[in-house]
Amino acid sequence: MATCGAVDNGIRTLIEDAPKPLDIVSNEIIFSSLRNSGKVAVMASEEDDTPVWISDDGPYVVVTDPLDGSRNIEASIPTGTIFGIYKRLAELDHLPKEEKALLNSLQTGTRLVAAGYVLYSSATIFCTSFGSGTHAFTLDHSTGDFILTPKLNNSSSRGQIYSVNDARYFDWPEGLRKYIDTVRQGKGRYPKKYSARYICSLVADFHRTLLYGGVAMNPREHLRLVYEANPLSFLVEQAGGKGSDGKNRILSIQPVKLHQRLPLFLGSLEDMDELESYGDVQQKVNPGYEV
Ligand SMILES: O=P(O)(O)OC[C@H]1O[C@](O)(COP(=O)(O)O)[C@@H](O)[C@@H]1O
Repeated sequence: MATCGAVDNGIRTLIEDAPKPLDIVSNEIIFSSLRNSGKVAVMASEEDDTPVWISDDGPYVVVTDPLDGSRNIEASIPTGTIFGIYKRLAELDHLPKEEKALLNSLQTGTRLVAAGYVLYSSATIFCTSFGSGTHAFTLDHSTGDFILTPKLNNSSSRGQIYSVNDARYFDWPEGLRKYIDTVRQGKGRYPKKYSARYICSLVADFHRTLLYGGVAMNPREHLRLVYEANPLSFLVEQAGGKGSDGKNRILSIQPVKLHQRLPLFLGSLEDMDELESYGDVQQKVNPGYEV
């Protein structure tokens, strides 16, 4: 928005107000809906340094990445919102707010009661699980309803797609290079050549993996355990697939800090088993890439 700025030598200048970044706006919208719901004790977000205590009576804890893939917005590439829901740990109620907010947010993924994401793309898709299967719903803009999308996935078997930022190939460990070289030549357990897809927007890459199978990965310590890896691992497991850091089941990892990062591999069961059989797939070199 343009506003009138200072008057300098009689000439009024126009100053462009910097618009608020969309991830901050998303964070504020989510926070205010959760606060108004009366159901939430704590919200922990990628956008906040520490979790926010909302209400002593709220039965639930919400962890969220309000707008993932925000670096893609100007190019109109899909983005998404990720969330996970835990029960408030009543045994921590006596602790000071800051402390109980943090400890409630650092629950292991095995304690999730629900998780989901919303994908903002050619369609708006809401995908969720309450612990018995993963289901997707598509927004019908004419009514505002989310309609159950009949066929979601076949994550329990195998796909023919790998999804990774392979500009990092020379920073990968031997095992990961071997795995990718093998499947792209069709020399793996599945005797067909794999194809590559990488949007660089986690929700979009994950959604395609749920639909078509295969593996979506970020082998360096970049994505966050609490509000990215855990909710998506819960969803992929509920769809019959697997989420791992290359060695361990994501949902079993005890978070030690809110913004903890780790390598992330998500996909169909058979693809994930094959990938993990290469052992050495976590990228240890992480120089901090510019783009
Ligand atoms: O740069 P890389 O390693 O390809 O990482 C891309 C990933 O980072 C993300 O952009 C999230 O990172 P930010 O939280 O820094 O935006 C994901 O959407 C995407 O999958």
